[in-house]
Amino acid sequence: MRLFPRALCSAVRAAWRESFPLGGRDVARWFPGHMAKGLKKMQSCLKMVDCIIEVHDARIPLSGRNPVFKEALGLRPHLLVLNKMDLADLREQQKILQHLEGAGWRNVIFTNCVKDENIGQVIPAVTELIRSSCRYHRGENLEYCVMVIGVPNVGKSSLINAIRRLHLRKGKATRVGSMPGVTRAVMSRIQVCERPLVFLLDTPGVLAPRIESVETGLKLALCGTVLDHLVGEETIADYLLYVLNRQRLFQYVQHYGLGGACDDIESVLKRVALKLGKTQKVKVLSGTGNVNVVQPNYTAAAGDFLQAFRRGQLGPVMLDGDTLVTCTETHS
Ligand SMILES: Nc1nc2c(ncn2[C@@H]2O[C@H](COP(=O)(O)OP(=O)(O)OP(=O)(O)O)[C@@H](O)[C@H]2O)c(=O)[nH]1
Repeated sequence: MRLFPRALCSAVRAAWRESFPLGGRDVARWFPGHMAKGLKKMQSCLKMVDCIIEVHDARIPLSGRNPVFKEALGLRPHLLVLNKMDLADLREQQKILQHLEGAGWRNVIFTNCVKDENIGQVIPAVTELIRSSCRYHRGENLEYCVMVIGVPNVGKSSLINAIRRLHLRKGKATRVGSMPGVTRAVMSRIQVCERPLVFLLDTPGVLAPRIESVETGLKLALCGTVLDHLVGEETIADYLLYVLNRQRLFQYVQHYGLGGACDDIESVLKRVALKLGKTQKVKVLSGTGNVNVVQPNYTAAAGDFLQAFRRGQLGPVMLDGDTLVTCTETHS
């Protein structure tokens, strides 16, 4: 009896990269700092806000959040929603929560806005936070206003729509899109609940002015918080391949019918491109003049690889696994 399908045999034998080459990459160029305006607008709305929901991607629960949020908006009670839990490997959920608690985050909820998982926990948590806070000058006001913030594309608008769907049985109130930067303005208040009367404010995604490291930049890019072409589809795909192989997550082999796992991105993308028919004609100079040669379209193949990951077709992944190990070592 064979213990592993043939596709995985080579994977088990192979040696995978233990680190990803990070040098020479200019992370500042990937994340254009044009989001300060959005943050200013949010600050100006603070006086009408009782509580803040910060939404982040559950695949990067410990990294990539915008520290400026805490400085600029930290006056109000905070709830951290780790969304896209369907795409995250949450076997170490307790460790994640412990780590967040150590950093001062006691109110954390994991959600899935596509399948409406745990959405029902959000309003009770927010209500509790508001009721136990001083509410500044809003103590007499019976309606609660909550601002929803986060880096781009983490599911802020989806969360608002899901809460509204659950409590009011109403359809979409705010636009959702697979590309970062769909929400551009701090919007008018959206009612999401009748009792208590709760309004949510959708806001544009705001990235940190300085990303803490190149690797954090790559994780944010992999989760789709910045337009792929700014980092380069092939660079992000290479980082994805490194993560999948390092964590022995070989579902991509089966997904693309590759016949074997491999740690060389060029070779993987070539096979993906040929499988999907993503090829292009390129003019090449030969002894007899220019000739058309059919070549794999690496960028298109990389784009497909990234979309498959973001749709969850390559399996759930935890991108902060190394940070969790380091934290556990430090705390013990
Ligand atoms: N798998 C999965 N996808 C989700 C979930 N929530 C949102 N999405 C998808 O993530 C993408 C971004 O969702 P949005 O709600 O537009 O995110 P946003 O944070 O408002 O985005 P910006 O306007 O760019 O700041 C969309 O393609 C959503 O369908 C989730 O829980 N699971």
